[in-house]
Amino acid sequence: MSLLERLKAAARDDWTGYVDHAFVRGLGDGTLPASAFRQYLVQDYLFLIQFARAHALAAGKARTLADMRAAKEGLAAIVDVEMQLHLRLCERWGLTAAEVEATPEHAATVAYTRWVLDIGMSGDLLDLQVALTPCTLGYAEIGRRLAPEGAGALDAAHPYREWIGEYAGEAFQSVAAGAHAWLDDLDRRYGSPARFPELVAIFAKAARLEAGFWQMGLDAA
Ligand SMILES: Cc1ncc(C[n+]2csc(CCO)c2C)c(N)n1
Repeated sequence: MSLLERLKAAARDDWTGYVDHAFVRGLGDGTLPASAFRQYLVQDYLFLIQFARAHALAAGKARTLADMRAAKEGLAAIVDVEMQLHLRLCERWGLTAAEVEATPEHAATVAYTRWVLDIGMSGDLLDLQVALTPCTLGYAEIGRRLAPEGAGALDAAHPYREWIGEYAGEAFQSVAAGAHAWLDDLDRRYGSPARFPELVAIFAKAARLEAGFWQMGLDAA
């Protein structure tokens, strides 16, 4: 079993509470209130700025050039791809980048991002990648779950079609497959049965913080 499968099995309830959150179901069937999505979108942009720092920290934690390259791919996926999607969506929702950047971070955003940065500061590269896994591989799972037939099969009028399409699309799924393989590689080199309970605790906490992030969106509805 891959490390991801073992972590998911050990943190089943926290994982389900994240990937099957009411916010996700509302995104999928289009019933999510616009106010909830807008709150999410603004905070997610602020979130991505901090997660870019976490990926840069991963490059600094790397002890091999191959690990540094893998961390760089994650950083590029955020600053070159994901943040562009957000800016396009923000524009559509009548928000400029300057307005979004000037918005104060919500407590849920601070809690999640600074905790990940702290895991990265105090732990090694495996700890940090496990803390980042619910983010990358959770969104890949959600993308596949919301668009099992591919984003092209979604109704053109679906309000969250572009968001779902981004995470269900081939480009992101391939980034996620790379992250999955890298996680297993890190586990082979740095993992051990003795470390597993602590990795589960990190993974479960990240999944709960992801659920808290969805809830922050819903609470604004
Ligand atoms: C709260 C929240 N969690 C996860 C993601 C998805 N995401 C953020 S960085 C990254 C790695 C680069 O691909 C991914 C997949 C998000 N946008 N917002």
